[in-house]
Amino acid sequence: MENSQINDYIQGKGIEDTIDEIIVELLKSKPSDPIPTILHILEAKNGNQTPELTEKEENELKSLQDRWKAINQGKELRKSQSSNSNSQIIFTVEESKKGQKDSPQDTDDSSSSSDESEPFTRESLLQAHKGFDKVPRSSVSAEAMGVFSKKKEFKKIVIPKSEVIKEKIKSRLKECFMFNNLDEEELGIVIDAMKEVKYKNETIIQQGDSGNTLYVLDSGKCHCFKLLEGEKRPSKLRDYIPGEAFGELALLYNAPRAASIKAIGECTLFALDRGTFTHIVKDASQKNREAYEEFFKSVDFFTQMDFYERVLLCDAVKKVKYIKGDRVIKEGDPGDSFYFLLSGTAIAKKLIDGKVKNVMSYNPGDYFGERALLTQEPRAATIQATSDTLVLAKLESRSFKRLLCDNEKVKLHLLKVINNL
Ligand SMILES: Nc1ncnc2c1ncn2[C@@H]1O[C@@H]2COP(=O)(O)O[C@H]2[C@H]1O
Repeated sequence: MENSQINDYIQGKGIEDTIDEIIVELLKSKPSDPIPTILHILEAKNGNQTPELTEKEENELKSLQDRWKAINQGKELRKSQSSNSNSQIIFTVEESKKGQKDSPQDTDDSSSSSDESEPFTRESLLQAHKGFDKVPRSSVSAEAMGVFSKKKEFKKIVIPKSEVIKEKIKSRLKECFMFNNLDEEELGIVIDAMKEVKYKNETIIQQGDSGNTLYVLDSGKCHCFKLLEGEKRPSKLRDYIPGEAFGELALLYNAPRAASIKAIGECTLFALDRGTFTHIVKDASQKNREAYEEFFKSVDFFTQMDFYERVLLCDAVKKVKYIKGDRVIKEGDPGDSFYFLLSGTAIAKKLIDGKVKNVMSYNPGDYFGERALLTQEPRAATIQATSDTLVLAKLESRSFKRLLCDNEKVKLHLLKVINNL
């Protein structure tokens, strides 16, 4: 067999991805005996062929199912759990149910009673016994993962496509914050590897599953649902419009899918494989997210945003630098960006009664430029750098509207701020 045939076979059959998945899972849970975990992953991949239960397990399953029925007939769950000598198993099975969740299709129907359905199935009991989900998922050290992932050579994937489709993908990627920092060559590699896929009212990503694909929406609409801690039904978190990407978290952190994504009507998406994402997009995206996350966590109103809203904000901002005396914003100009001050200082000057007066000073953690974007009026003041270097995170108007104004709490805060000016 030639090298290229070997590579094609290994990549085409997803063998590398499966081996990656096994190693990542073993590094996370570090079981003393790795074989049951390996078998469990392979069984799940092999179409969930569930092995038979032993007689003891059959009895346990029946007793759990009876108890569940009793709970549903009105007995108090807490009392029943605390008096149960097998409470550890019940907890584990409940936990594993979280990962299985209802299809998002059901989630719009609040009258559905699927939550009362039997959670104690053969599969969940076997999973609990194998202890696959019992071990808390700890993160794998960056070095350990780095050493492991560096061992493989990156092989470019080229999925044949017309120039028209290539151009279409390119313009979508340009809109998509996650790909902002790629140069032309890297962009070309990503475009070659992308595959057009279509979904109609189907679940594209299922919370709790393992994932190997990132998607960029080209047409149609998708909804994101998540089963939040302590809740019985998934909540709708956001919708996606063309030009937005999802499915990156599982690839960035080697974690199970954090939420479910469903196509609403017909959707066309461009799918990117894990290998290309890891080699071309991951580093820049991860660095960017890590660089800004601490900053956004420390700024007053961003603490009202959830973790993922802040993550999207990190993707969208671009760092810009000025030196002392530079003008960032000019009074009277139309507004096109919003700024966060990362380091250095700045002042706002305004023409009042024919004289230029200093009206505000800015320090790290402050922000400016929101007024013109919210009111569509010209810039109300000039902003100038007063420190040797001024470093700002710049958010363009489109992202400002999508990421900040779509969040009612943040929008209200900004409106209050400008009305006090
Ligand atoms: N609040 C959220 N928490 C987690 N994932 C989210 C959230 N909102 C949207 N998502 C997206 O849903 C995707 C589900 O698959 P991933 O975990 O790979 O990546 C996730 C994100 O792209």
